[in-house]
Amino acid sequence: MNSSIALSVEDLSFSYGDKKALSQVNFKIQPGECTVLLGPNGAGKSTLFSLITRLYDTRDGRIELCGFDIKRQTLPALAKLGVVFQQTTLDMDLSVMQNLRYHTSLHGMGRKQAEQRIQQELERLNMYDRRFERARQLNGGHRRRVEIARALLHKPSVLLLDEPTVGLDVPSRLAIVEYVHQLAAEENLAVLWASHLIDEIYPDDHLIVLHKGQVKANGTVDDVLKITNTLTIKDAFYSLTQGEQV
Ligand SMILES: Nc1ncnc2c1ncn2[C@@H]1O[C@H](COP(=O)(O)OP(=O)(O)OP(=O)(O)O)[C@@H](O)[C@H]1O
Repeated sequence: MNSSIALSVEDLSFSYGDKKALSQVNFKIQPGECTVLLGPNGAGKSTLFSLITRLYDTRDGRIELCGFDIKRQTLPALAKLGVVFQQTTLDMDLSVMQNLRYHTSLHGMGRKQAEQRIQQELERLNMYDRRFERARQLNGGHRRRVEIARALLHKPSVLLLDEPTVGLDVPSRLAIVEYVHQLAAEENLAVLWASHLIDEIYPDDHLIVLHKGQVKANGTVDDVLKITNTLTIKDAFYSLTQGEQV
């Protein structure tokens, strides 16, 4: 077990019947690092997230969260994980506070600790004043902020975000991208961010290019530009995928 590795994926493969969705996927992510999983529709990003979150069972390969095998040590492993899914999972009829309390209860937090954590996370996102509003009253960007706050309440070490900015306007999108990068640096959080949007990648990010279920590149943005002998991520992606556009 290597405690400096927040998430380790080893030789992971997955098929839906005859359809191969992931093939021999290997990568590791570190605390304090923002890793962008870049791939077009159908690359296998959601399948990978479903395996990491245990929605699907891992049959081929191995996944560890902070050294805990998600198959054999599921509870301690999942306690290290915060997730923001692609589709919103807030209950629209409940208030922000009620949505968050539900999550703290699931994690077995006492009332006092729960209230403190909710306040801390909502304040950081400038959402504490809106805690009694129903989720339905919030715009898409503010709902996403609540979902990010919720994913962090139990202080996970790894945060997974599955295309969290889809459908948001540009200012909301940029604010969320900035906030998550800041979180990784300030909280020493390991972030895995699935995206097909190149402008969400920062120069210091770690980049994993996933295409048709295979990892085509894995390294810093500079590494990926060097191995493809290109100047932009768009061109690097084009070269790694034999002509596909991201
Ligand atoms: N339930 C399923 N049954 C059969 N094939 C599936 C199923 N879910 C996904 N696939 C296929 O597996 C491959 C990977 O899909 P996946 O949804 O993981 O990709 P993705 O990168 O997340 O794409 P998107 O951004 O569109 O969600 C695709 O070819 C897809 O058609």
